[in-house]
Amino acid sequence: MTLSASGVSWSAGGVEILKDVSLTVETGEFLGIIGPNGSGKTSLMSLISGIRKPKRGEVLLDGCPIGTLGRRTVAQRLALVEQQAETGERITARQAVELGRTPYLGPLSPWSPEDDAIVGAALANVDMAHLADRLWHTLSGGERQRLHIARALAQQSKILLLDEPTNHLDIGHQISLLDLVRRQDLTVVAALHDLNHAAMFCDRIAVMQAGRLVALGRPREVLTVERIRAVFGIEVEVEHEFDGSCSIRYRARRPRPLAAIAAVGA
Ligand SMILES: Nc1ncnc2c1ncn2[C@@H]1O[C@H](COP(=O)(O)OP(=O)(O)OP(=O)(O)O)[C@@H](O)[C@H]1O
Repeated sequence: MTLSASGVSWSAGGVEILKDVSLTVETGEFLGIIGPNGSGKTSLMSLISGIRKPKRGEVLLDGCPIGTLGRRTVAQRLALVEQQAETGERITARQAVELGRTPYLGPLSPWSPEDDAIVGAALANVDMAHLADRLWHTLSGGERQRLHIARALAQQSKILLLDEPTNHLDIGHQISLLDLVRRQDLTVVAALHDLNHAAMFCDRIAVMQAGRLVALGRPREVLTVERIRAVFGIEVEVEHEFDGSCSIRYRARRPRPLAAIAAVGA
């Protein structure tokens, strides 16, 4: 399964939101997309998932323009978890995950025990099997988010597109969810806000700024003090480990005034 964007631009409300973005997602990699609010991460996800059509350029899924493939075909190859994904309120947790099997069902392929097993495994994968019978509207934001991921896993596509997948999750579930996704034999593209999560889990990171792709590479190549300052306007220290990984330490934007320090010490 291959996915690439070539020179894509997209406009809304007369404003060019994405400008000439090109990237190829390598098979089996975990590609992170980072960038400030409004830099175009969600817009890019919507183009590479086929939800929106680029104004210029093209998105290719397995070498075909994604807009020429039927929705069912796209859904069998690629699953998207949107940032503000919603689901009808009168369904149970299990029924929400069962929606992931929709692209495989039809008059000649009714629901089968295999579908049951796939849904059960997806629920267990995100630690939600015990809440399978609960109604959607009684679940917390984090539980709903885990079910959205389970629905995408039940879809059994080879490509997983996740727009801020750790939204609403506590730190334990954030790490275990990214770890779970990483351990699947899947190609993953995830918009992430936490730079340390990007450093920990991504094979490569794409950096968006004002609708443009301004950097693409391995975490240690992309997450530099200078680039983080230029893109996010913050001061950081980057620690490089012997194994090639890196981590980010955020520093205060300005030193605290001496008077404030004296007041605390008094
Ligand atoms: N349908 C639309 N009409 C007008 N402007 C839009 C539309 N969709 C997105 N935009 C604008 O495009 C820009 C990029 O939005 P996008 O949601 O892609 O950013 P983002 O990087 O995902 O942001 P965030 O980190 O806040 O989720 C924003 O300024 C947003 O207001």
